[in-house]
Amino acid sequence: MGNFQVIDHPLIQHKLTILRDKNTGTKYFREVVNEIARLLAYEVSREMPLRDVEVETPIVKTVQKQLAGKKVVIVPILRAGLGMVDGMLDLIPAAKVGHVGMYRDHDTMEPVEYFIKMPSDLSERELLVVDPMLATGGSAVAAIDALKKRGATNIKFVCLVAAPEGVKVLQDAHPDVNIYTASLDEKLNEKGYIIPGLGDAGDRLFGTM
Ligand SMILES: O=P(O)(O)OC[C@H]1O[C@H](OP(=O)(O)OP(=O)(O)O)[C@H](O)[C@@H]1O
Ligand SMILES: O=c1cc[nH]c(=O)[nH]1
Ligand SMILES: [Mg+2]
Repeated sequence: MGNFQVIDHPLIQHKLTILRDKNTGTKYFREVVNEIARLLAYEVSREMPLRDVEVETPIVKTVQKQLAGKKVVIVPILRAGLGMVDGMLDLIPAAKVGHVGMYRDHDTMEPVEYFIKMPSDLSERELLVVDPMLATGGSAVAAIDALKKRGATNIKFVCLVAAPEGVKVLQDAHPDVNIYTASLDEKLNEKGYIIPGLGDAGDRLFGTM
């Protein structure tokens, strides 16, 4: 079973409360989503492998560390995942960005894929799939299905708010995928929204309420 980790650093908890507040407007919401994404990127990259390299300081030659892992691809699930990309790129600037367009049908709650564009050689890359919300888990599972079909084998899923129902669905479907979230909330309501949650992340990011 993949690892499930709640990254509840005090700065992250503080910022998440700002996002939950219904009075937080679009501009500030967008900024804070990116700030949290940056903090999550720091934690998610903690296990990245290193290799020894020789470097010459102004004083001596020395052997020090350099990142050695697979090339990273940040994969936002559109639309809301886009809100996390810049924050992630702040810490992993050499990452490529692939896009998966997916919306949840309002009546059935089933995910509908409408766009996919990924860099080549997915089998040789580490993918960080990002989406602020893991609710029923349908969108995350469908996105990861699509990525595995294209050869991806090394995938982490990073979100801001997860419902227990979605965590279970994602773990059952993709036990090899590590899941990182800033918060594990209580449950879903009858419309599939996370309680307490922060509402519709895409609408709040892009002002489409
Ligand atoms: O776990 P699930 O039940 O599938 O729900 C989560 C999905 O719902 C939201 O996207 P939405 O469908 O609202 O699309 P949007 O990002 O374009 O607003 C969210 O950003 C996730 O992708
Ligand atoms: O609470 C939720 C559930 C799904 N998608 C969202 O944006 N918010
Ligand atoms: Mg939405």
